[in-house]
Amino acid sequence: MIGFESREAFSAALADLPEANKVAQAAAQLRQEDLTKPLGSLGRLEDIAIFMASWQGRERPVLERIRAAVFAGNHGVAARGVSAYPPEVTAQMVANFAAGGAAINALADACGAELVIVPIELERPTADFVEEPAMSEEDCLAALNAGASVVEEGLDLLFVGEMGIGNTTPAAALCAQVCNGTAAEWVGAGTGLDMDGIAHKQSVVAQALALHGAHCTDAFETLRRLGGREIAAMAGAILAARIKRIPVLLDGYIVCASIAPLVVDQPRFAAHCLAAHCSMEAAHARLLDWLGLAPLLQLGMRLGEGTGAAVATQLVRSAIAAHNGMATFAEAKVAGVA
Ligand SMILES: O=C(O)c1ccc[n+]([C@@H]2O[C@H](COP(=O)([O-])O)[C@@H](O)[C@H]2O)c1
Ligand SMILES: Cc1cc2nc[nH]c2cc1C
Repeated sequence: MIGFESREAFSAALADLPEANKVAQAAAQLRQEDLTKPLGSLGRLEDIAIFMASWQGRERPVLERIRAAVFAGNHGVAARGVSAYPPEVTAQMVANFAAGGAAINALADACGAELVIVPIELERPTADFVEEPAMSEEDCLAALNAGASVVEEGLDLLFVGEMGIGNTTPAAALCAQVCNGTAAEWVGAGTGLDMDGIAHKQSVVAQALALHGAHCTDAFETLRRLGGREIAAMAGAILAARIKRIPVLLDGYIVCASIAPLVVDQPRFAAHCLAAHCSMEAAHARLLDWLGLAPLLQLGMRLGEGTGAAVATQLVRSAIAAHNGMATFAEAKVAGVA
């Protein structure tokens, strides 16, 4: 199992990322060109199949072991009234996940994913990042490792999700810090703030940036100061997946924000990721643009929990079914391009 012993070990892992299997990628590309359809006619389904082949290292990818990992954390900054819901909802929703009653329970089941719920120290919210770093070095490392620990050998696909009242505030701070721009450009309604609530949230993010901005010198320090436990855990899980060459489907705004500091340090960090959807959180589209990722879906969702990724998993399944199941021109005795 992958673990990071120290912040230096995390940075070293980030600096030494494996790449996709070029041979499997080329073989999958050739197979797509040989299947009984006009060249390119399955559009992005073709790209998805080739992407899966390249990271799984086989011409014909499989989708038998899918893991959905949902991380939960609480945020000191939530006490400043930056969410439409109270902080106790985080633990209450974790109980709902355990009882099987949340959207992700139904959607993980529908897409064939095995769901793992990882609450991280809910009774101990992070520090209020307007006043001090959100986490100590030890807490940030523990959260990164809680994420890495869900990434077992042999997974065909991983997606992560989150539950954390207030977490669109640290997500916006992370984006403003690493992708540039003002707090106003990265702050949105989250669970449903009104205009006054959004203005207040912008000023909270601006204060955090003024305090921490100059100290955010690398991915670890940025996550530690401006992130949160579930956010660091998602970054740790997505890095561990990269180390094992497991493809990842990204979910909403908070999931994408969790890897932004890693992308700044390593511009190819998100190469093993597909963007499942573009959520309704206003800045998610801007963040996907910055990441250079085109979302597979746009369904007006803004729930989190990994729900958008669970829905997009059905597309990955369709892409692989066509790629593996179709006949070639030669097999079907169909004439190719004239
Ligand atoms: O995934 C998204 O894009 C998304 C957008 C808005 C809100 N959420 C969810 O709502 C919570 C954060 O919203 P807030 O207003 O409490 O910061 C958190 O539990 C997220 O899972 C998620
Ligand atoms: C009820 C509820 C469920 C959620 N799931 C993810 N974020 C959430 C926020 C709320 C408020």
